[in-house]
Amino acid sequence: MTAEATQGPAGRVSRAPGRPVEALPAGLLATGLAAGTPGAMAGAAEGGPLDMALSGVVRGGPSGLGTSAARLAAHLTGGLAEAVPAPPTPSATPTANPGYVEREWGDGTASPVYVPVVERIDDALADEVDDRLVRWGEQCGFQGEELDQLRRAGFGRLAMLTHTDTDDPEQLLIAARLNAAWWAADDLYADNTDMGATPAELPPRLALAMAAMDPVAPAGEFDEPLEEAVRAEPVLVALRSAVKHLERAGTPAQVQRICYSTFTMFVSWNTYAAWRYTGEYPPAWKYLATRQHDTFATSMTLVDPVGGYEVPANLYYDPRVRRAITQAGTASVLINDLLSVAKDAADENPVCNMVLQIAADRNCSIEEATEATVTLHNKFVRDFEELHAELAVVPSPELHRFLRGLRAWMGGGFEWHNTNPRYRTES
Ligand SMILES: CC(C)=CCC/C(C)=C(\C)COP(=O)(O)OP(=O)(O)O
Repeated sequence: MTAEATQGPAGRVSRAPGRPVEALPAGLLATGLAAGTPGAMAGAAEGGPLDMALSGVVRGGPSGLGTSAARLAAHLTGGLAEAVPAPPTPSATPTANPGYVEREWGDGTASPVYVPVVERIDDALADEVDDRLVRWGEQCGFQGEELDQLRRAGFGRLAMLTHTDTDDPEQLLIAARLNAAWWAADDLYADNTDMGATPAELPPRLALAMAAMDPVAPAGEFDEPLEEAVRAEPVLVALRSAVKHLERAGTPAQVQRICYSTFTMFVSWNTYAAWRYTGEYPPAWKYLATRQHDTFATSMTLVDPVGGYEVPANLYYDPRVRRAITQAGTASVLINDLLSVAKDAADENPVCNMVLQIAADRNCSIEEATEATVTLHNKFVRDFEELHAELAVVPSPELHRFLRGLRAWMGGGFEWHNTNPRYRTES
């Protein structure tokens, strides 16, 4: 495969995978500290050159984030400005930044969403990951209709569309497994009443989910009942197994980052459960604040381990990087809300959704609330785009690769939602 962008069959761009770190300063590349090399990890951990470059960045001061390494800015900005050209199709309108397009979505009646371009569509790769995912699902104890649903959901396809800097099915399977396990917990425990989800049972179920993902300290006679409970529940087996597989590819810091992002997401799920239990649904602002820890930022925690590199923890958690992650994750989850209005409203205990909350707040139509949600989504994407450009001055190849990864995730996440039968409504 070449590294060229090519026009895909549906008028979309399909991009050859395995794209290296194109925005890297040549000096850092020459040190062998390029993302994904063992040296990159060791250098960061042991106070090597990359760590020295980053230390001013993360600790503030005159070389703090946003002011450091100005001499690199032009180089990095140039690198980051490179983007996949937007295909001029009826449903994708090119915009000033070629990395982004306005795209029609759903039945095409609402205003378009502003999203990053789709960087790769490779159906054979998606099928390969989905085949492996279904075999894994069977090993976790899912059966029959549940396995069919796992196959139809296409989490392997999600991984192919969103993690575009690797074409290794095993790496993509890391993301597919975790997303499948999260979604299984979301559907079976949190959201879908007809699949057994009940608000009152959710918090204790999630407590066990946390114990399955993050091993409790050995406690003698208390261990066996916990193990039995985990073994009896395919969702818990899946969560545990997905983390175990992740451990083989990610560093301990990445694994804990992913676990804790999951656990904050669970706090949001518990909050929705309380609202559904009391029937007192929140205003849109409160829903949005709660949704902040229940977004695709959780899925995006996987961008660097799946890509085979690591954004150092102090850079990952720098407030501006964190804001970029929040913007990308929230934009992507608003796409989910836009496309799941009908599904969420149909449950006998309606599921919280930005469109539904805005419609209730303003006593307006779903169409008007949809427009407001599209506007908000587009603001998050534009804010991300701006911040991505500002962060170009930071001399970290891992950060630049990661920000490109977030952008790719948004583009692929939109494509997945917009083409997935799960979100299709018959009208
Ligand atoms: C389950 C998962 C990958 C978590 C991150 C994003 C997220 C919180 C969801 C997709 C779940 O939101 P929601 O329940 O609204 O999703 P569905 O509409 O049920 O797909």
